[in-house]
Amino acid sequence: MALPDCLQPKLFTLVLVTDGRRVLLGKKKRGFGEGYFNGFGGKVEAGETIRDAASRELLEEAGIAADSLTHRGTLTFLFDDRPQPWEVHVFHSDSYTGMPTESEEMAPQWFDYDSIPYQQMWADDVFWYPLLLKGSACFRGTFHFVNTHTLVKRDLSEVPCLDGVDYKLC
Ligand SMILES: CNc1ncnc2c1ncn2[C@@H]1O[C@H](COP(=O)(O)OP(=O)(O)OP(=O)(O)O)[C@@H](O)[C@H]1O
Repeated sequence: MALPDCLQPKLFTLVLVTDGRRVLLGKKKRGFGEGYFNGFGGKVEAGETIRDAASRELLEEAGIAADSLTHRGTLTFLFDDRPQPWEVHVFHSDSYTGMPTESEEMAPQWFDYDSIPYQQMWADDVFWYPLLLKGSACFRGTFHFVNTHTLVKRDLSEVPCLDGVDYKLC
C-alpha cells in the first residue's frame, strides 16, 4: 500500500484494571478485534486528553470509573493493510468505583494472572502484559502486523515512566 508523504499516528487508549491477582478483560463484541479479549479503550477524540479518553472508554465499555490511572506504556502498531500507524497509550488502574457491567462493545470478565487467554488476544499482548502486571515498569513497543492479525516483527523495551503524561488531540 502506498504511504502518503506525511501522516500522523491515530491515537488510542487501553486500560487494564487489576485487583492484585486478577485482571479485568472484555471480550470485544463488535468492530476491530471482535472476538478477542482486551483491556478497555478506543480512539481519542478531538479536544480530549488521552487520560480523559481512557476514563471515558472504561466507563462506556465496562461501566466502571478508575480511581486513578497510571500511564504505563506506549505501543505503536504498524499494519501492512492500514494506512496509519496506531499509537496506543496503555494505562493501569488498581482501584475503581462501580460494578463491571457488559456493554454493547465488551463483556467484562476477570482472569487470574496465570490464566490470561493469550490465544484469544492480540498477538502483541503476551509480550507486554507481563511488564505491566509484574510491577511498576513502563514500556515502549513497536509491533508490525501483516493481514491485520499476524505479528511479524516486534521491539519492546522498558523505559522511564512519564509520570502524569497527558496530552490533547489537536
Ligand atoms: C494490534 N494489536 C493490538 N493489541 C492490543 N490492543 C489493541 C491492538 N489494536 C487495537 N487495540 C485496542 O483495541 C481498541 C480498539 O478500539 P476501537 O473499538 O476501534 O475504538 P472505539 O471504541 O473508539 O471504536 P468505535 O468507533 O466506538 O467502535 C483500543 O483500545 C485499542 O487500543
